[in-house]
Amino acid sequence: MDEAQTILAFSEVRKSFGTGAEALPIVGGVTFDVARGEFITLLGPSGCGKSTLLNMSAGLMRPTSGSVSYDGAPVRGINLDVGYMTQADHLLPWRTIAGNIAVPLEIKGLAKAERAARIEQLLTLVGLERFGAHYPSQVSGGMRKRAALARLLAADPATLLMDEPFSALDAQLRLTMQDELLRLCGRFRKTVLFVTHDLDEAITLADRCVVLGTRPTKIRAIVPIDLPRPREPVRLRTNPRYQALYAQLWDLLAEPAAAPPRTSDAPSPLTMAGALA
Ligand SMILES: Nc1ncnc2c1ncn2[C@@H]1O[C@H](COP(=O)(O)OP(=O)(O)OP(=O)(O)O)[C@@H](O)[C@H]1O
Repeated sequence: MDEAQTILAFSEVRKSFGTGAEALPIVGGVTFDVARGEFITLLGPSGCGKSTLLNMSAGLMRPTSGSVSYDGAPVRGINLDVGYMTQADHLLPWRTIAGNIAVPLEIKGLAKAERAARIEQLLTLVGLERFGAHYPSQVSGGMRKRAALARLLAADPATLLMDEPFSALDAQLRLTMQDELLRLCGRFRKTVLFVTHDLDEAITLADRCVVLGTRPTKIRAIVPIDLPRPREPVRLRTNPRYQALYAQLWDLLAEPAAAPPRTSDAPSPLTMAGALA
């Protein structure tokens, strides 16, 4: 990939947790580049280190060896150029939903009227227009996720790190949110690194899908999603190319690890694929 095009680069990234004999290698040498404006989905079995890769991109942890670079410089300390939507919503419990969405707008110094208009827009976008005055403890888990997404969009970062952002949503809302995210990325050319366990979501959204193996995690394949844009999440599913990509990703996930763990209770490839459902 053209270096000028690269915004985020993983180079031989390894990450272990613990020290000495207790060290548990999680990421076992991952190398790939993300281009500006590219949408990458990360697929892999539970516990293979997908969130760990996002954490390193956000600067919340450093690789044990290798490097993670953003915009040409190694990520050291918190990466302020990315917006991170973690699995937990991290909403401020003492602020209403609207008050939470307001935080990045206040930091940016938007005037009150402008802020109110933007909050209204974002609440509508995520289907929470009637819940702005509620506190996080008064709404469902799915609604809190949507509020966290609205807050992320309010911050308007160039790069979005998203860790299963839609997993708590019902099927219809999930498709709506996918549609909105596609629209938004098309319009503002966001770079996105998006973790999902859902093959449909991984294909629908991505320019390329990075498939990870069991830990210590390496890349099994990087699959270009050569489907035309703009995409409509529902209609896409009847496209024969979409179905071929689905089968390809399924087979990659079900592939046995190159060096299977020696313990007799190691999960079978089928169990691992099942863990993704
Ligand atoms: N700060 C940490 N300290 C110790 N172990 C950690 C830490 N962060 C992650 N791990 C371990 O690393 C492994 C990978 O975690 P990670 O959350 O990155 O996986 P994942 O692929 O995102 O999983 P899932 O798909 O289930 O969300 C897990 O076994 C986890 O317990």
